[in-house]
Amino acid sequence: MANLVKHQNIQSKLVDEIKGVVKSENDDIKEEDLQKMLYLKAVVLEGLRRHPPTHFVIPHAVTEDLCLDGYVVPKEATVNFMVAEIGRDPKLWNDPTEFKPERFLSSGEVFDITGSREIKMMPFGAGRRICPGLGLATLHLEYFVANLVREFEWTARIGDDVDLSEKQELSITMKNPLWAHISPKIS
Ligand code: HEM
Repeated sequence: MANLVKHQNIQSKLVDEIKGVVKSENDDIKEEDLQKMLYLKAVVLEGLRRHPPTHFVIPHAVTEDLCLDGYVVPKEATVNFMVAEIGRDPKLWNDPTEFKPERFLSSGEVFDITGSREIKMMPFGAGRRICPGLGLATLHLEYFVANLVREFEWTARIGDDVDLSEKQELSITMKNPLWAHISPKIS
């Protein structure tokens, strides 16, 4: 939501997409409507890429010594993955620090967040210990974001530059919590 406050053009584009799919203002957004909202999916993916809620996965270990790309990983050593750094790797992403949902639309197919084809980001982990809540979490993220921008206009407090700095708590949170003007849309 902070990025949608910061980037009003992205918020407007999202609202236009929602209006295009759910024509009547009296109709609720349904699960099948979300599947038609590709820009919404791109916004949620970009949020997870740029600001993954955890910067590491649950610690893993290997059951026997192995050599990976010239590095020895000893049996039972703790292995982890730098989730946030992978999603911001300039070798994998153009302008990695920018919030650009369009990057997920160019390939013409829905981005594979499970990492089964290639791993360019892994906010839910990857492989057989991948987050089992992935489907539930993305559905709710899409549902919440769609309804929040459909019902309200989100703008920054006057003179306030939205600060996206992060802080490590149980999960990653905003160092300076978002303050926004939220105006109901009256039709
Ligand atoms: C945006 C929301 C969420 C994110 C970013 C997230 C992320 C993660 C990550 C990174 C892991 C570690 C994967 C690994 O160790 O390789 C994980 C594990 C797990 N998550 Fe999630 N998660 C989210 C929501 C949920 C929800 C909604 C549920 C349950 C309804 C859930 C249940 C679990 C469980 C049970 C595990 C442990 C899986 C295992 O160790 O086998 N998560 N999650």
